Amino acid sequence: MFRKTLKSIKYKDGDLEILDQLLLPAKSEYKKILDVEEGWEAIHNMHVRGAPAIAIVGCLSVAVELYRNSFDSKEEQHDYLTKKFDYLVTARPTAVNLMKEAEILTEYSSEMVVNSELSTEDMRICLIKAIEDLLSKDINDNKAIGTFGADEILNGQDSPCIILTHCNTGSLATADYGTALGVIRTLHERSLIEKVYCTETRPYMQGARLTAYELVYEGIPSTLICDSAVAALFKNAKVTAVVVGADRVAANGDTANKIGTYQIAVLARHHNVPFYVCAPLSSIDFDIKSGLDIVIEERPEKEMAFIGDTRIAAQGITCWNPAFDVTPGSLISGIVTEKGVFQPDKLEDLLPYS
Ligand SMILES: CSC[C@@H](O)[C@@H](O)C(=O)COP(=O)(O)O
Repeated sequence: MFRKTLKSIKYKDGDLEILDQLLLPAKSEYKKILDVEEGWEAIHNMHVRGAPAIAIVGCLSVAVELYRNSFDSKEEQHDYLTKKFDYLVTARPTAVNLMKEAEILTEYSSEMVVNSELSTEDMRICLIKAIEDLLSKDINDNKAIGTFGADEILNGQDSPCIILTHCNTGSLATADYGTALGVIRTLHERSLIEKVYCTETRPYMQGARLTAYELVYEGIPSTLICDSAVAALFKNAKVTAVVVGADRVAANGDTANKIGTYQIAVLARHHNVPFYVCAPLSSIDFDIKSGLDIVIEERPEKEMAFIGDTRIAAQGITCWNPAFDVTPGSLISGIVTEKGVFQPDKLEDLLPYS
């Protein structure tokens, strides 16, 4: 039976299942992830997507293996972990969250190797626990983003808001609650959403398939628009703010997010609508100076030229299908994180937390 759910990740004691987002909204089916290879495949082929969910599922696929493996030494366990993460981070190149969590966990592992008070088995248990903790941390971070973002948009007022969002940044893209959609959820909890507009988000349709599904599920007043209707929307409706997520934020605030984000930011600036990026600290990459250095994933032509099995593009045409674009920091009104709202050119204030 088709039971609706927004739970993207189910995990308990080494058993991992993900809601297969390729099937939504028609079917709500979970897919078991039995090892790191299956985790890589689920991320690469977008059964699970959204930067935080990618990171959590990647890491949990390592926990699944750690659960059933034992190691002869701490060094062996550390090498194993390093190899698994080196492989996992190749699944999709743009979102930085998985790379950052991999770095943190590998660092933690190398500290345990030299800690003589810990046995090989202690190290295995600590690693599993650190990975499992990512689930609750993500939810707490998202709730903080929701509060900071809602307060920023309301700016001390309590007038109902009209919000535009792009792609999917909700429960399905995270452990639960969401980043930009978390801000929308918080505003809705305060009964301050007049309307949410969500874009279809061609070509993968995260907006039409996933965000629309979440908004309807939650009973949030909402309307779907074509990606090409954004300028007309700004002209016709008094949009309070745009909220979007991020796959990677460079040190200068330039932000890679779903293709189409940049043009929305340009239009928002033209129409004087505040444009917010909502993302956890794990999306900020201080090693990258500007958006010019962000690798943009290009997806297969098939995802653009076909809807399901039906070809919609003329036979013989070539397709350019970048999954993300980069919005310059200068077009962003604020970056909403779990530590507060920061100006794109003041991200260094976040360095002590990262
Ligand atoms: C909280 S999700 C933030 C971003 O990952 C999201 O906006 C996005 O661009 C998702 O892209 P996707 O290609 O669906 O993984």
